[in-house]
Amino acid sequence: MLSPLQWRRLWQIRRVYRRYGLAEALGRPVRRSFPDPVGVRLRKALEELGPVFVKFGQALSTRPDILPPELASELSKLQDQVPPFPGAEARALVEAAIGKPVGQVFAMFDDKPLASASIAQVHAARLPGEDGEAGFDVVVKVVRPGIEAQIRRDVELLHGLAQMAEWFSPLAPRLRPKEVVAEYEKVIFDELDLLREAANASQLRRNWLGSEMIYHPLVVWDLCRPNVMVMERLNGLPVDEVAELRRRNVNIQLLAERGVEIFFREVFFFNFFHADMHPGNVFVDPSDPENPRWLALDFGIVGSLTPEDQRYLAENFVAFFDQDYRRVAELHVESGWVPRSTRVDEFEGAIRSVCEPIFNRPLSELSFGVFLLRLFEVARRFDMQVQPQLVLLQKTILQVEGLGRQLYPDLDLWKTAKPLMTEWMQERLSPKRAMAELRRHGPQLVESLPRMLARLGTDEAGASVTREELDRSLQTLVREQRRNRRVVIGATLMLGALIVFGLDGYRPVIWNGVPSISWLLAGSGLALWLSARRRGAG
Ligand SMILES: Nc1ncnc2c1ncn2[C@@H]1O[C@H](COP(=O)(O)OP(=O)(O)OP(=O)(O)O)[C@@H](O)[C@H]1O
Repeated sequence: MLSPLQWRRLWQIRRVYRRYGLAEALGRPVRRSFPDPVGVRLRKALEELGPVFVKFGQALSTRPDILPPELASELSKLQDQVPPFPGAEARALVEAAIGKPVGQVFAMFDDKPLASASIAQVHAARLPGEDGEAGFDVVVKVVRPGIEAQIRRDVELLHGLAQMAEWFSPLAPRLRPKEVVAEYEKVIFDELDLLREAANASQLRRNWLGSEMIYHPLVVWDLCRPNVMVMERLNGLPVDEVAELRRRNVNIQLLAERGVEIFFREVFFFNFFHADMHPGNVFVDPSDPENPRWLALDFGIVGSLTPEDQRYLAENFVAFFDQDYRRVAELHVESGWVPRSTRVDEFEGAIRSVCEPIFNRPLSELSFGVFLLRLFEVARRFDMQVQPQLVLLQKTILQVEGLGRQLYPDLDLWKTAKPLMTEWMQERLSPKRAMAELRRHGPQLVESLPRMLARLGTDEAGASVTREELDRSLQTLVREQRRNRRVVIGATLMLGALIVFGLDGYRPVIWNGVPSISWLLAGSGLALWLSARRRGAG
């Protein structure tokens, strides 16, 4: 049952919907013509409807699996312009949250906000120093008063609108409005919880502590509450002030390369990545210009991948740079990103037609982000399941590339990323690691033995990696990977032999005139294992 406030809001939404002819965005006819294209109208309408709708539009703009590219690119221009709320109100909220007067906790609290966004506002403050020491500069992030109720109200309406779109829009099967709103609801409520953000900040800080490449603020946990976060204040230059960075002789190329390295390390080594890398959220510490350091802010959105997704992604990048589209297609099927029944040759052809134009550019313009974007567009046609974690990653790669190239247009991403991928794959696929995995997942491996054997059977023996100028070393990687697969399968067979021995008791090699199954397993396992070792040594 809608409250009078919600009825009023619904009425307002209806007016905006008609004024901007938004039926067209849902694939329905509109009676009059409009001067602006539908994307522009949708953007303007969302801006008019306020922060929840703006954030919804921003979230949609990162969903190439749902929206056509023209609409997505228009929505990515959405800006949340909201006036700041009074400093006195921020103080009152902080006092209510921490249960003490601001003057008792802080040596200084600036009523004039440093920044104000749709969900929270940021104030500068200082914690008192001990025994005459200088204080510690912090920022206090405070969630906007009343925003939670407003979000709740608007999200409920969004659910209602999604239901209507489901009933009436011919595009509903593709847009999946109910699913999209449910996902958005989770994201926006997560952003309201500053304890979550503080925990993300602490984790990232711990991961990178002592690094010369990036610094994260210290969280003042004692003063953090669900609606208040207090952390070290960082001083640096906004990353988009390239002219100023140059004036201070900052090594811009190194800075850009470090940005890419940080991102790849977060995704593949820490499996915990900052997923909101827009220029407002990263500063640069120029104090040592030859050794510039990134300063990270705003930890509301982070991402991580399953180990399987990590591996498939790494292999996808390698296959992409090798222009091995068949492998890219196979990887999608193997990983379950597209249905198992997908015709690999058709999928391969579709991938080739979107990837070739990307390669038709100078090396310095090759883009991982565009590659993934195009890939998801193709995969969508082949019924790819929505993978929110991959979509988040793809969006972040685009941001990282954008930042990197804004700083240093000749940035060669693959040059920076390749050694990292090599390091990661070698580490992950090393026999030592394979054995550790085997010890941990022995029983599951026995279960998946038939699938692994089937895969081994379909391997193209001796397939080699081309595109020499880009990457000779990838050949070694691919061989390495196959070799390790042999190690794992060999070990699994031997483990299987042990299990059969255990269940069946000892049997001679030939028993009742036929070779015994346990000796067959043990023998073939040992042979595979030894052949892998010989290849490794060779
Ligand atoms: N630790 C900090 N040190 C210095 N300035 C900070 C710090 N944290 C935030 N700021 C300032 O406040 C601004 C907004 O912070 P933040 O991005 O965390 O807020 P937000 O409400 O999540 O904004 P948005 O969602 O629009 O990015 C930053 O762009 C920066 O200028």
